[in-house]
Amino acid sequence: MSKGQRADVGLMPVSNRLASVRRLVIKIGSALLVDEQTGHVRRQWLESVAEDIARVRARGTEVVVVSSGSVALGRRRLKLPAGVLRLEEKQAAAAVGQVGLAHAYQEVLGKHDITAAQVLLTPGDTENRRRYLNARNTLDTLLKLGAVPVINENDTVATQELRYGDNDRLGARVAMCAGADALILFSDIDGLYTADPKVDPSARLIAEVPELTPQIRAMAGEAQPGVGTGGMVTKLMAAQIAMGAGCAMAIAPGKHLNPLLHMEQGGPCTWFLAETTPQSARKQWILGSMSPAGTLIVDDGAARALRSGRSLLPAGVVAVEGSFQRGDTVLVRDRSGALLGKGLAAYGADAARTIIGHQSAEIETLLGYRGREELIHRDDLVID
Ligand SMILES: Nc1ncnc2c1ncn2[C@@H]1O[C@H](COP(=O)(O)OP(=O)(O)O)[C@@H](O)[C@H]1O
Ligand SMILES: N[C@@H](CCC(=O)OP(=O)(O)O)C(=O)O
Repeated sequence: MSKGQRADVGLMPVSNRLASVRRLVIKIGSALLVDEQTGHVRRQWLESVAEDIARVRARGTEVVVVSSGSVALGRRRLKLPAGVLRLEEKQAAAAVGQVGLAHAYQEVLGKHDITAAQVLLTPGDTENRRRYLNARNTLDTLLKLGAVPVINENDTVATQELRYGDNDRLGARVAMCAGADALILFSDIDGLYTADPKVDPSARLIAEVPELTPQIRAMAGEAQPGVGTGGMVTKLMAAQIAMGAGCAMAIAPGKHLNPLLHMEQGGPCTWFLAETTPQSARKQWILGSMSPAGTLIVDDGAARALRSGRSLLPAGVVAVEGSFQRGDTVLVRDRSGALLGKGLAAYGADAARTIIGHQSAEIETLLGYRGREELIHRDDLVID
């Protein structure tokens, strides 16, 4: 498959699905990572996950890890009591535990010469458009540089009202932000059953969910009390986000060693199929997004470049209309006023007015900081 093309993972037979994934997000919950008895990282297990990551990366799949565990690790170190913690105790535990968590990933990935990169997010980083662009560019850059981002919620500053709350949804937001084509939620359970198997022993595993129907939603119960926080309800919420973003999602058992290998060898799991590809989901999002706050008028050369799929550089822009901020939606028109497309501006209107007509190399001198080379990156642009 050529670069830039993505497999439509959601539509493939199960056996091929993982082999053709280009960008994979795996979510690891606290219950898998931290031994409930000792409160330590399950080291041998984590080493086997690192082995899995190294294997899929060797065949060209980029990997992002979304890992919980900071609170579970930190509470033991701080000798906090068992049971529900107060918010500030949780935040303190997360601050302590996150150090150990990052260290554990650095060690196990380092054995395969893989660099781990810690990324801590709050909902604003994926929900607010300006910050969303930042998070996306950072993830993209880390992956291009060959690192494995290890992501968690920034629990230390997250408040009760302003948090993802569970890493299932964080995983889905990260998958969307990174344009991933597959997300795997490793769990204590094999996948989605027709009912909670802990309550109903006759429940059956569902292999594939093409659509989140009311019947599917009705199958999810509440989480059992213990180390984790999610339950099946949040996994279905994650599925909704991922599927709409063009990302196939799997719930798969994670307790045993090499959980990814196990899946590839045909182990049980539930796949939620993607409704579209990540690219067209993103384009739909841009097309359907908020009313444009401004317009960029481009010269003929830039119009041709845009039609052939390139980014819009400042050099090709002749005028900036309206008032907009970085990350806002703007229209792109040619000199005659004909509409060429719509995209997300990488600069606010004032900065854009300063740099138009100039080479990208001059941006730093003109603005006093080194911003992006493009005024609209091709991934953020929909051409009619
Ligand atoms: N329909 C269902 N199918 C599977 N598991 C279900 C279902 N309804 C509720 N559950 C419960 O959800 C749990 C998985 O959620 P959770 O414990 O939060 O997972 P994890 O911590 O692994 O992310 C299962 O152990 C199960 O008890
Ligand atoms: N971000 C928190 C955990 C949040 C969470 O969803 O945990 P889990 O249900 O184990 O995936 C932490 O690292 O402790």
